[in-house]
Order: sequence, then structure tokens, then C-alpha cells
Amino acid sequence: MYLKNIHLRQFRNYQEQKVEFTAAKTILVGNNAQGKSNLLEAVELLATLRSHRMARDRDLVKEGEAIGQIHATLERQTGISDLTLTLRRNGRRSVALNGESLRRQMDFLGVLNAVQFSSLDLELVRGGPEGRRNWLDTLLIQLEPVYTHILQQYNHVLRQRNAFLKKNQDLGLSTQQSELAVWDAQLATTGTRVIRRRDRAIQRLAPIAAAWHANISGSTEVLEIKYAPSVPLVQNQPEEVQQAFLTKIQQRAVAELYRGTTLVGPHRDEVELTINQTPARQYGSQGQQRTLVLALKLAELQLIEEVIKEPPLLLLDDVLAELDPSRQNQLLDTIQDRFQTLITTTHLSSFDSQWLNSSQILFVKAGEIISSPATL
Ligand SMILES: Nc1ncnc2c1ncn2[C@@H]1O[C@H](COP(=O)(O)OP(=O)(O)OP(=O)(O)O)[C@@H](O)[C@H]1O
Repeated sequence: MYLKNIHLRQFRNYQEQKVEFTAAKTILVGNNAQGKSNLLEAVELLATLRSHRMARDRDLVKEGEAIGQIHATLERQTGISDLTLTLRRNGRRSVALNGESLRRQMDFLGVLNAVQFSSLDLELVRGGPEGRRNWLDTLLIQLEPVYTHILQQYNHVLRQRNAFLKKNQDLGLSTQQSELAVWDAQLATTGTRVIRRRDRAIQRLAPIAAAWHANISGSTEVLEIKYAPSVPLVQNQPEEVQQAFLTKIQQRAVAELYRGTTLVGPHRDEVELTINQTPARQYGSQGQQRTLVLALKLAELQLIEEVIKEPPLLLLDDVLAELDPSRQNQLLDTIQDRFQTLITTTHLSSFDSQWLNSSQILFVKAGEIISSPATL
């Protein structure tokens, strides 16, 4: 797929900016805090309706404005699509495809696909489980857009159940359990949908990531990715998972009453990353952790391509400089011209001349983008 152009209006630090993409690779160069990552974030939002920076819509809209908009034209094998995402400082966002408003966000997802890779991704290895859950959910949204709806349903039930637990901490255990039964059933049904899909995604992703990892590390290290759901997943049959879910809720009832929050469910899942059977967080150097993240990202690219049958976009946010030359080359060799790639950097010197010659170079300064630095 090929992103032909993007038009930002009152988005982040952009007032009004159109960009035409004229090559498979675009390098956005500029000093810190000029708007390079903001442009990549706009593309990420069109692909997933999420931002890895966890920004609220009010942060995405330009300061002092009420509405922001991202509009883009995308070419796919199936034809050309026009995507519009409208963000409101105070209010709900809306989406349109080819000029027609869509009622369901899910119908907007899956049109543009992108893998985003920034230095924040190192937190996938070093950080807590929430970051890994978010990463997996964002991937799933692209593999199966209906997942966004499933996740919303689960989170809705979870919020309601948590509110009930918090409000009724002084009820006795048996009264509380009988009143909770209706929430438990819904939590188990919606939670099971989340768990089964996460399991499926990891099963597909893990061997691809392990192969990339062996390739980059020269087969000296073995990467294993394991999904560790909060509810045991012995048999992947929905009824059995739901039953296991309810049993586990029963087991944690006293603790939930005491803590006033839900302790069982996919909001407490973990994705375990191990290298040579040691948790990756504890294993080796920063360089080895970078190899792992690079392997994950290459696996995401490959898996999305396999599922949607077209190469997704790749968004490299200030990440090339963090990789050593051999890992850089590994990445660049994989990308070639097959994946349209947007790259941000503060210095063009980190690129080899072959890359510079074949890339479109854009200069970013204070929320403006131009193709020649002379006029900045
Ligand atoms: N809602 C907003 N309204 C106005 N300006 C904003 C808004 N959100 C972010 N900015 C501005 O955008 C700039 C940050 O841009 P961005 O994150 O794209 O940096 P960058 O060019 O990628 O730099 P770095 O190399 O540091 O990542 C900051 O100056 C920030 O104040």
C-alpha cells in the first residue's frame, strides 16, 4: 500500500500542512520538538485510531483550537481510499472513508496498515506488562479490526464491575457475590474473546519473531514469546475458557472484596519475552534488548503483510541512530522498496548515501514541512 499524501489541519503543532509522498522512503529531518514525530503519529492514528504516546484527543488538537483533522489518500491494490479523522478538544472523534461518515470506528480500521517503531518500543522489554498488552492489542486491531469492538466491550464491563466492587466494599461476601454474578458472566464472555484472540496472535507472531531474532543475533540466542493469560488457557474452546474464568473469579473473591477491584481477566495478562530461557528484561545488554525489539517489529511487518496480503507502511521514529550499523543494515535490507517507510531523524549523517539518493527528504521546522531547507 502507498500513502500518496497527508493533510494535517490543526493537528499537534501543525496549523495547515499538506505533504505529497514521492518516494518509497521519506526522511523527515529537523531538530528536536519541531513536529517530525507528530507527522508519524498522524499516520499511526489513521492506521489504528491509537497513539503509542497514549495521547488524549485534547492533546492531539492544536493548542487554542477546538477541532483538528487528519486527511490522507492511500493507494492499495484494491483502489484508492480517502481517510479522514476529525478530533475534537471536547467531544467525540469522527471518521470518514471516501467522504462518507462511518458510524463504526471498526470500519475505518484495516484500510491503512502501519507498523510503528520508536525508541519508546524498548519499553516493550524493560517496562511493565501494560505496555506489552497495548502493543499486542494494537497489532490485533490491525489484524482483525473487530477486535477494537471486542476490547471496548470488555473494558466497559470491567469498568462497571470495578465501580460496583469499589462502591460495595462493605457488603458481605455472599451478598456481593450474588450481585456480581451478572457482571461475572459478562466479564467471562467478553474476556474470553479477548484472551482467545491474543493467544492466536502470539501463536502466529512468535515463530516469525524467533526466526528474525536468530537471524539478527547469528543464531546464538533463542527468543521465546509466550502469552501468559491471567486465566489459564488449557483448551482453546470458548466454553472451557469461560468456565476457567468463572472458577478463577471464585478463587479470588475474597481478595477482590478486600482490594475493591477486579483481579482476574485480560487486563492482567502478561506477554513473556525470554532469551535463552532468561526473562529478556534481565538478559544481557541494551544492544541485545534492541535486537529483540527489532525482531518483534520485523515480525509485525511480516505478519501484517501475510494477513492483509499487502506490505504495510513502516514508521521509524528516530530509531535508526539507536541501532548499530549491522542492525541498521538488517532493517534496511528488509525494507528495501517493498515497505513504504517514513523515517524521522535529527541528522542526515546517520544514513548511507545510497539511502539518501533514493529517498525523498523533507525538512521539518516549527510545524512546517518543506522539501528544501533554503526557505526555512
Ligand atoms: N496540541 C499541540 N498543540 C501545539 N503544539 C503541540 C501540540 N502537541 C505537541 N506540540 C508541539 O509539538 C512539538 C513536538 O513535536 P514532535 O514530538 O513531533 O517532535 P520531533 O520533531 O519529533 O522531535 P524529537 O526529535 O524531539 O522527537 C513540541 O514543540 C510541542 O510543543
